[in-house]
Amino acid sequence: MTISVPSGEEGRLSAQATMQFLSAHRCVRAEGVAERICLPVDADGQGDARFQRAVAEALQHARNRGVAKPIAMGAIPFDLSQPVYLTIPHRYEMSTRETLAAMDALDAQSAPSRPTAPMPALLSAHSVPEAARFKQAVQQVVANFQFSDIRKAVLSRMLELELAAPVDAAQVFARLMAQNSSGYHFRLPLADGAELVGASPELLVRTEGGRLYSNPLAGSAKRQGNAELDFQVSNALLQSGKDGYEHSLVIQDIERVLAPLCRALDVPPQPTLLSTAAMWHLSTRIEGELADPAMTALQLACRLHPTPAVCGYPTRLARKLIELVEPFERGMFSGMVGWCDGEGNGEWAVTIRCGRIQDKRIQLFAGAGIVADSCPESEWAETQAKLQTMLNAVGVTLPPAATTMTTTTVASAAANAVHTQRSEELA
Ligand SMILES: C=C(O[C@@H]1C=C(C(=O)O)C=C[C@H]1O)C(=O)O
Repeated sequence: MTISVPSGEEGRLSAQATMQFLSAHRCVRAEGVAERICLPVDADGQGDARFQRAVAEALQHARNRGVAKPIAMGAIPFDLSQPVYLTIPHRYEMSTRETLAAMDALDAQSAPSRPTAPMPALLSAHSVPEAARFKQAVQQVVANFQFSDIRKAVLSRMLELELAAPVDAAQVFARLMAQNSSGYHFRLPLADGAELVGASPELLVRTEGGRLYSNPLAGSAKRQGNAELDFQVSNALLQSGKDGYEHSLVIQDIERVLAPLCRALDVPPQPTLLSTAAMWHLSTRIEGELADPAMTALQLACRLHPTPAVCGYPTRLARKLIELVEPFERGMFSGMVGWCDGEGNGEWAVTIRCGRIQDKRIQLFAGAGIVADSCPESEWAETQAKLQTMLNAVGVTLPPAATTMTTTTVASAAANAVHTQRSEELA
C-alpha cells in the first residue's frame, strides 16, 4: 500500500528523504515542513493537554493549507519538560517495507545506493562518563536501593566520535537498514541542525482503529558469533532471575497505565526473546482495545513515557536518581520517535540504538537497567554491546577496552579490522 499526499510536487520520495520512520507495519517518508511544533509535552508537570491541543491545531492548519491527510512526525525528548521536535510534513508517503524495498531497488539501478561507500576515518572517541565513572555510578545506584524505594534505574552513557570528514546521515541510515533488517529505523532533522538516526528494536505504542500494541523490552544479552553459544546466551537470558525481575517491573508499570484506558488488555504472563543483529532482549507483546477509540497514539505514548525500560521504577524517584548520577543531557535519546495521523493512528518507538550526527561529530547513546543484582562490569559491557549497532553503521571499530581514544590509538583499531568484518557480518 502506498498513500501519497500530493501538494504540487510530483514523483516519489526516495531513500534520501530527510524524514523517515520505517517499521514492519508502515514506512513513512516525508519532506517539507507545513507546520512545526517545538513546545515541551509537559513544561511544568501539569500534564500534556496544551501540547496535545497544539498538535491538533497544527494538523488543522496544515489541512487548511492544502495538506490532504496531514500527519505529525518527529521526536520527543526523554525529559518531557524539554521542547519536542515535531513537524507536519508538507508531503509524505506511506508504504510497506516490501513496496519500499522494491521501489528503492528500481531507483538503485539509476543511482547506486550508498551503504558500501567508505565512511570517513575516526579521529577520536570519548565516552561520557568513562568506564570507571560509569561503573562507580552503577555501584552508587545499587547502594541507593537499600535506602530508598527505588527498585530499578536505567543508567546510560554517550560516546562522542569525531571523524575526519562530515558524516552523511543518509549513508549511515542506509548502512543501518542494510545491517538491521527489522525494527524501527528512523532519520529526522533536529532543531539545531543535527540529524537523529537510529534503529530501535522497541515499540512504545502503536494504535490503529481503536486497538493498541506495545512491545516493551528489558533484560539484555550480547549476540554471539558462534550459533551454539548464541543459543546458550539467549537461553540463559530467558532463565535469568535478575533479567526477569528487571523486565517484570516494566511490564507491571505499563499494565498499570494501560489497564484503565482499555476495554480489553492482553499482557502475556512471561516474556519471550527478541533478537537484533547485536543483542538479545526479553520482550513482551501487549495488545489492547481502547476504551475511548478517539485516544491518539501520541496521547498514549505521552502517558506511557518514560517507561521503566528507559527510566526506572518508580518513575519519579528513578528520574531524580538518574539526574544525580548521569553526567550528560539525554536530549532525544530514550525519548520517543514516530508519527501520528489526524484520526489518532500512529506508531512511536523508543529512541534507542541511535546517534546524533552533526557535521564531523556523532554522539551515540546506550543505557542499561540497573537492579539490586546488577554487576558494574556487566552493565558497562551491555552498553558497549548496544553501541555496536550504531558503531557498525558508522563504520567505526574501537579497541575492546577503549572508552577514550585519539588519533594515536586509531592505528591499533585498524589492526582489529579483520575482527570487525566478522562482527559486521554478524551485526
Ligand atoms: C536504554 C537502552 O535499552 C533499554 C534497556 C534495556 C535493558 O536494560 O535491558 C533493554 C532495552 C531497552 O528498553 C539502550 O539500548 O540504550
